[in-house]
Amino acid sequence: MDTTDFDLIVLGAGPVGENVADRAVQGGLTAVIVESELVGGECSYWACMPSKALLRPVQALRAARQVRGAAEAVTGELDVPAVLARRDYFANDWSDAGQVGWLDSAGISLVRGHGRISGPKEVTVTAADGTVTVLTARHAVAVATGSDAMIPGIEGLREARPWTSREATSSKTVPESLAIIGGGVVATEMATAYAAFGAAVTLIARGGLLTSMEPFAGELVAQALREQGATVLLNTETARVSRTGNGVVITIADGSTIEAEEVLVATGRSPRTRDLGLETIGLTPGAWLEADDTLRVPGLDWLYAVGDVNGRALLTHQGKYQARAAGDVIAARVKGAPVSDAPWGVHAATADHQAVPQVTFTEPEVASVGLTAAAAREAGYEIRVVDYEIGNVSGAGLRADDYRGSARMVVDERRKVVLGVTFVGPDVGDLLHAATVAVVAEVPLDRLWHAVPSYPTVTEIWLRLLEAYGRPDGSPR
Ligand SMILES: Cc1cc2nc3c(=O)[nH]c(=O)nc-3n(C[C@H](O)[C@H](O)[C@H](O)COP(=O)(O)OP(=O)(O)OC[C@H]3O[C@@H](n4cnc5c(N)ncnc54)[C@H](O)[C@@H]3O)c2cc1C
Ligand SMILES: NC(=O)c1ccc[n+]([C@@H]2O[C@H](COP(=O)([O-])OP(=O)(O)OC[C@H]3O[C@@H](n4cnc5c(N)ncnc54)[C@H](O)[C@@H]3O)[C@@H](O)[C@H]2O)c1
Repeated sequence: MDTTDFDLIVLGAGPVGENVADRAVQGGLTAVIVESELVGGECSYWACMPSKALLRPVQALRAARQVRGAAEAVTGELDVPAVLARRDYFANDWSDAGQVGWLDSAGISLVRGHGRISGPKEVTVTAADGTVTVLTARHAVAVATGSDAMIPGIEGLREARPWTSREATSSKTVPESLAIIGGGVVATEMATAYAAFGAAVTLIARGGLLTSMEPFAGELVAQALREQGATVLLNTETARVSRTGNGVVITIADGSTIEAEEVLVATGRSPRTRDLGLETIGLTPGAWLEADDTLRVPGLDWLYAVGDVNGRALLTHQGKYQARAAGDVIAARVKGAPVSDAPWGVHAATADHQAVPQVTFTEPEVASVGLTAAAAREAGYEIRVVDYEIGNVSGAGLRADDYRGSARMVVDERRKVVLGVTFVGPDVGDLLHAATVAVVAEVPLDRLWHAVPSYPTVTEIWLRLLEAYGRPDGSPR
């Protein structure tokens, strides 16, 4: 048995754990990271990277087909084996050699194995060959163990060995038919990809699609999925799932059945805290790990929870934002340096509350940041909502023939600042960061008029939204 001391122990080498360790080392601390699978985490091998690699060729082909003159040059279909091979490249063929090299160059130690907290500031790691290493943290332990697919208690579902996001993003083949349970981000993105690959897709959502976003987002995505040949069942409860000799049978609440070669369950995530030794420090295994805005677990001054595992915002970029705050604040606290934990301070993940950007890579894309109109009203804001059809912007017409898309801006009427923006349409993901800046910086609308979008780009949607809102002094638009 080896015993080793570090200033900081990080549990989990996903994008978030890597960044916590990196910032702490840059702040002068020593850090070790514990990883039970692949350095790089879910995002690199079974989530962001492979899913976006699957979707990009679909988007590129659509983009060419929507431009007369270019469309005529598209005479074939997607080359699905080539798409899968390109996906393999972006998933580094499920090898973490490159990321291990990066850890080394960043001065971060790596211990492979399953880590469990075995007491205050102590982590016991069990390697695949049974070797046990006890690590002691001089100052802090950061839990960045992420999340895994939540399998709901639908009768027979677990026994039917469903696909989760892992199989959907790493499959080497395309099933003839794919049923998808869920109506969120994973369900809609994977429906978009597999429908384009030629699978007969049936999406079964118990409510609408993308319900945490503005309602028109889910409506436009449902319409587009249907046009792409998918069957979209809304407000449909799945009662039972069973595996047969040649696939699965899904029984929905009205008793009718759907047969498919595979079923993908995409109903949200569970925190990876079940087997983490949380009971040894008075916390509940299996629960999300609560964290304050400096990512510290309330009541334990040495424990941090960063990324998916704290349930604040399950996105890589938001987890890495938290990681920068956490790594820096751990180093500051160790050195007795000032801690800037007031809202918007460098050590506070304030944006998690009201300014989380997200792009859903469906066809059309959905890009949103900040509060929806419903969320803003619920939070007590006095708001005005401005809607505009993106297709009316000259740049949109140039980008794609018959461009279809919508934008919404939610304005705080008391302060005259933007609370939230949603864009739905081809390639709108790249419009989002301007909206994020406007929301985070609380740019007054009268100043936003001076941020002139270039002609003829789709960013002129900003001008149209402002015109639709009206000049702040009430003068003619
Ligand atoms: C299909 C899909 C697509 C997605 N696409 C996007 C996207 O486009 N953009 C985006 O921003 N987000 C996306 N996400 C979300 C994103 O994947 C997560 O937010 C991100 O991976 C969280 O990073 P993390 O480091 O917190 O956790 P993870 O990436 O899950 O990493 C946690 C690491 O901890 C390790 N670990 C767990 N327990 C232990 C233990 N006890 N001991 C040692 N190691 C342990 C795991 O093996 C893993 O490597 C997607 C998610 C899914 C499922
Ligand atoms: N492009 C991106 O940024 C991206 C892509 C994929 C995933 N992600 C992240 O991964 C996370 C997980 O995605 P997800 O799609 O699994 O979750 P989600 O929270 O987006 O959607 C879950 C869906 O499952 C449904 N559902 C929940 N419980 C159910 C049950 N018992 N029976 C039937 N339906 C049920 C919900 O109604 C909802 O439609 C998201 O939080 C997202 O942030 C991000």
